[in-house]
Amino acid sequence: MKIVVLGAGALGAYFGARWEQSGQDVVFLVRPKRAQQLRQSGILIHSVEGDYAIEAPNVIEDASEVDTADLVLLAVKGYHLQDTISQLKTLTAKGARVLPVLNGIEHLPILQEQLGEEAVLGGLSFIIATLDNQGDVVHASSFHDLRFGPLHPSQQALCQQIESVSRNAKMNAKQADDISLEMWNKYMFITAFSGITTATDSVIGEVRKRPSTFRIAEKILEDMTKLANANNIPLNKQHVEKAMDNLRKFDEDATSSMHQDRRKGLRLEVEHLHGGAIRLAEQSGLELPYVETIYGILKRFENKD
Ligand SMILES: NC(=O)C1=CN([C@@H]2O[C@H](COP(=O)(O)OP(=O)(O)OC[C@H]3O[C@@H](n4cnc5c(N)ncnc54)[C@H](OP(=O)(O)O)[C@@H]3O)[C@@H](O)[C@H]2O)C=CC1
Ligand SMILES: CC(C)(CO)C(=O)C(=O)O
Repeated sequence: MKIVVLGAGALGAYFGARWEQSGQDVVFLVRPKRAQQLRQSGILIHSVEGDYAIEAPNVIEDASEVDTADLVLLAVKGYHLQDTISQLKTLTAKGARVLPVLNGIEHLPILQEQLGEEAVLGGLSFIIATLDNQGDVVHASSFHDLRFGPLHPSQQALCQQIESVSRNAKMNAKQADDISLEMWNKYMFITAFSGITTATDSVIGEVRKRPSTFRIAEKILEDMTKLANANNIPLNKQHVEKAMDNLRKFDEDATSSMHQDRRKGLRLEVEHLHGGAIRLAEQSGLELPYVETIYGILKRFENKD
């Protein structure tokens, strides 16, 4: 399978390298600075599931450099989405379909409008990964899950193909029974998890120590359930309880990628995640008091400029 990874940050480099390791034809479409770094040092994954290095990755800086592609793994932050559209248009014109693994939901209607509904699959990932100072991937948890599924009937065969080629790759890649529900479930979870850890600058163990702080996470989950229901997604109390259970089970020092970004002084995805939820709520005439509060706090640390 010919796979273009657009954005070779933590997620893109990780999943791209795992596919390459298992024999897939993987091209990394990156910006000039990252291209120089990857050409000089290659891609290096430090992982609890086994390290892996690609000494000379196939790196390109423009989509016109590939003839065809089956799949684009879109792994940029929400605030860089608009900059990827013209590259994506070039790739989809060559027959590729796009699997976005961004957290959140707002990117889906944007991609569908720009690329057409047939071109955009549903997707998400559960992994704790980050780039170190050298630009190497540090994958610190045992999970490395990729979920995907059709948002248009024409995508079914491709989803089966992705599952089948990923079987030999070091990752847990599976088709979702209902990708929209799974994406919303993750959106609900990440809005609470990233919100509470980043706003309090605390790992989850610290959050759990103070019931009044931990309670805010539950309130955000409840807000997000209301938003999902207004968008015809049947998230319910059981989903909230399961999410709370996961937050209780996380290792003491586990934290969100947004919190890791805050610690590094990097830009936060707050507009895409929490801002996106508020914009969606406005469309349905809903208020999300806990999401709005955490959004207001997170904006202080957004590092937009
Ligand atoms: N990290 C994690 O553990 C998890 C992250 N996610 C989600 O996955 C998404 C990606 O996150 P993550 O991998 O951590 O982010 P990173 O910041 O590590 O990587 C994003 C990459 O996108 C690149 N990029 C931005 N714009 C372009 C462009 N126009 N063309 C090519 N490359 C571009 C950046 O490159 P450059 O170096 O040029 O800036 C950067 O390397 C986010 O939505 C995040 O919320 C989901 C689950 C877990
Ligand atoms: C919750 C987690 C770690 C799961 O992948 C995540 O998506 C993030 O922190 O961005």
